[in-house]
Amino acid sequence: MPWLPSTTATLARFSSPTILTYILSLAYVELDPLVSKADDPKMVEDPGVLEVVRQLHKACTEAGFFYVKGHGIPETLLKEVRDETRRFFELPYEEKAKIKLTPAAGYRGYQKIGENITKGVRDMQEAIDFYREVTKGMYGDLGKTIEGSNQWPQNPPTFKALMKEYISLCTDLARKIMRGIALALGGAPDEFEGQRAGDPFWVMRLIGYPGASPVNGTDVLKNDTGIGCGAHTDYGLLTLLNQDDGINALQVRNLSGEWISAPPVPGSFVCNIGDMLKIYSNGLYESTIHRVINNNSKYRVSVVYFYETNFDTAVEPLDTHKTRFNGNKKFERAIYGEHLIGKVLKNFIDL
Ligand SMILES: N=C(N)NCCCC[C@H](N)C(=O)O
Ligand SMILES: O=C(O)CCC(=O)C(=O)O
Ligand SMILES: [Fe+2]
Repeated sequence: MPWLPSTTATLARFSSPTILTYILSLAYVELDPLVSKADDPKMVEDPGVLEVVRQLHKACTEAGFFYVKGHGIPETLLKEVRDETRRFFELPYEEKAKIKLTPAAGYRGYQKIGENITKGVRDMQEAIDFYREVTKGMYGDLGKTIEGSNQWPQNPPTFKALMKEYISLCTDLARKIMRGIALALGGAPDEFEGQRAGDPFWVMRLIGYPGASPVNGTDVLKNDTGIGCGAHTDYGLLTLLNQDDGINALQVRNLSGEWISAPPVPGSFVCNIGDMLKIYSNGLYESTIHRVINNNSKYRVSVVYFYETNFDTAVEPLDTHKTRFNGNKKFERAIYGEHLIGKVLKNFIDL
């Protein structure tokens, strides 16, 4: 197909979801009917909602990764959040180190390049982690590791207010998508509310990936593995990824084991399934492996919001999915908080 465009700039000119899906190889879901009806008691009778649910189900079974548009969060805000993140990372190290991540700070805060590891290998990224607040004793021993309040930078001065607004919009959007996914799994819309995820834990990770040719002689170059983020799955229910325009760096492993690109599409989120949703669906939905390689010369920013279950919830397959289609019994069981803490404790070096 010689006419197929390859740059994101060209992609952005297409408004038709059908054309986009075709080009991107990952599904593209127009969420508007679900987002506007997600709290309507009659949502299950709405043909528009049911069409979104059908598409979500297809995307979740086929790839575990998909794009969403029509999600209600303005493109200008998505961009502003990335720009604000970039402004923070452009600050001198001493300034960024004021909110340095330490175990004493509940693993919240700034990590310099090379401090984050995936499967023992350094990731070529700097980042800030924010978690839902966990007050002392809130989850007993289970929550101790990440107890505390977030470390908000003073600089840029608008940072905290902007990010809090963004977190609140993402939380609401993810809740609505999960109502659609609940229906897609044959459950009631509120399947992921109450004891399961009615008090959802969340994580926000702001990430900066240096370009492929950093200035000669820096530590960045010496330690460079070329991998911005090693292959991994996400831990919770659903991830909303807001990635920089114009840089193709995210890769997703498809069912055949090939790495396929998930290029940025302006105004959209890339969504993917986490380990807890894989368990709830008894493996029908996969928490798909992905990684980041920034071969571009430009510095890349991504803002990742993770929507999770209640922190102390025991996750196991939904009643409707206890038996897999091949007749096997239960898949797995996990306490979300244990799963998260297990990961957090392995994610950093030299702290
Ligand atoms: N909550 C999530 N998914 N955080 C990002 C995970 C990035 C990979 C991580 N170093 C690991 O090894 O899991
Ligand atoms: O930066 C990205 O595009 C993805 C980052 C990611 O997968 C993660 O932090 O879990
Ligand atoms: Fe991820």
